[in-house]
Amino acid sequence: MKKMFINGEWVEACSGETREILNPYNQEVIATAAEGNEKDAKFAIAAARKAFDHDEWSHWPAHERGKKVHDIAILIERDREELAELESLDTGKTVEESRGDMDDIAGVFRYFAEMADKDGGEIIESPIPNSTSKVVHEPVGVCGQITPWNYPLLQASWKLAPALAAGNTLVMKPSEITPLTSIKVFELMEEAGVPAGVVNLVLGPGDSVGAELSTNDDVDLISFTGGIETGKKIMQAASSNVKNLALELGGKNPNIVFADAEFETAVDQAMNAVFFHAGQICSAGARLIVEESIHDDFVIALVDRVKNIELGSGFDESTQMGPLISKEHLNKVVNYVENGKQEGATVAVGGEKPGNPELQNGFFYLPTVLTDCTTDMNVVQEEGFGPVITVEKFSTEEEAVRLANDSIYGLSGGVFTNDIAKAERCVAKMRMGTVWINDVNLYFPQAPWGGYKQSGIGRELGKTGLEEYQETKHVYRNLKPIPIHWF
Ligand SMILES: NC(=O)c1ccc[n+]([C@@H]2O[C@H](COP(=O)([O-])OP(=O)(O)OC[C@H]3O[C@@H](n4cnc5c(N)ncnc54)[C@H](O)[C@@H]3O)[C@@H](O)[C@H]2O)c1
Ligand SMILES: C[N+](C)(C)CC=O
Repeated sequence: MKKMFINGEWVEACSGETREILNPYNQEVIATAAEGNEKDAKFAIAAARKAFDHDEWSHWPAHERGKKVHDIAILIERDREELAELESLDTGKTVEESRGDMDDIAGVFRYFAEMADKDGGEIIESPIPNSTSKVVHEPVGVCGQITPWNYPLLQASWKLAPALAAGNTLVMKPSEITPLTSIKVFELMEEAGVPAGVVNLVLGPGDSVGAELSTNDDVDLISFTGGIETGKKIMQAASSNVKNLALELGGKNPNIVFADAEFETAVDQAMNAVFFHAGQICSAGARLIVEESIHDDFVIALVDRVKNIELGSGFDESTQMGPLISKEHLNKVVNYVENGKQEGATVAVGGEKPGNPELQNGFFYLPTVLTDCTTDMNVVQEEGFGPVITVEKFSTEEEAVRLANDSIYGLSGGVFTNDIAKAERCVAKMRMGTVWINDVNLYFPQAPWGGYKQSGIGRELGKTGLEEYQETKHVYRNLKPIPIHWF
């Protein structure tokens, strides 16, 4: 049985409850995990509070903390294959994709390990005679970290590595349906010698464990990655003690293709934008916005390639796309497409579950292209989080940007054109945290990640990813203290 990690010990849930973890490819039980609740979360928060207040980790020399974070990266690299296979078992994504995730994850730990001792504070030129003024950064304290099921360990690494490098203690709650790689990384952090109480893992549902992390007054910061409705609840709950708040929420990401774009690349990337991990990516380019003059040819070329996408087990080398995560999520995608059809969208390819008998035990949905879409449709506005792309038309640059911005979300977007001045003009007007020119879905540790509008608050990765886990303190010193006799 997979246990939780609290105060340096592997423990079962107080209630003794467990949960079966399913392989979405065939619904086989791949593990049984402890199912914690508020009580377990309270124990973990108390352990993290004690570890922080007793100054151990937060007062280690920063380069020593950096070295520990670096050691974790090395252990992740050592166990890359085991971690990649676990991630694929748990999520259904191809092992090749999971291997790429593990390399990214090790890179994130290395990046924040390097950053740990690079901040020497800042001397401010004080306007007051006989004084000094400086700014220093300190850890925020106890961090609650809540992660989703689609990129379980990748999203965890974006929170764990900077929180540790900055000297915080933490309690993580992974998605209850995909906890396996997070559990493994806590084993690696224990092996690396992270002190007891500094990192704590509580498994279990959002409405108990997650809600406790969001409301508990001993938690100083809550960092959440997940859906917009959960994000709103957490924002409200976090107000109880005015926690620092970081929200990485959903997206409905436009991908604009101009007629002068390199045609074959744009078609290829339109597919990469939305069919990796069966479209279960926050930054999936699920809204294709194509210039009218090439629209019909583009759709023909796209459909021609989409119908050949190989579905199957993530462990089969010929598989290009795995299943969706769960029965509930599959039903959501089915309804999303059905509603789109009722709104007037045309299914150019896909639009149903596959008939292939070998796939009937998994949560599969065919890669789908919906045409005749307009911005006012729900299918264009809602985050579908499945292998579904909607296609809209535009005829001017202004219209393309207006359509792209017509969304409550602002996570990411793409522009495909050979006219770089046009691309830069569009980018300057696109209200999104990341915009790719002639590319899609790229992210790396050095660049910040996060959303405009309802896609979130704050930024992970990059310099800002560390700053999210730091408080800023101004230290003023009077060099000649004398009474001022005001009173
Ligand atoms: N912006 C990003 O970087 C990013 C990255 C990955 C995923 N996402 C988003 O995540 C969503 C998919 O993930 P999901 O379905 O796991 O999201 P979700 O919101 O259902 O769950 C995310 C996490 O929140 C927990 N949770 C649920 N209710 C809670 C509550 N009341 N209080 C506290 N925690 C609670 C869940 O148990 C889970 O661990 C999509 O919307 C996707 O766009 C965003
Ligand atoms: C942030 N990213 C793109 C790695 C995963 C989003 O779901």
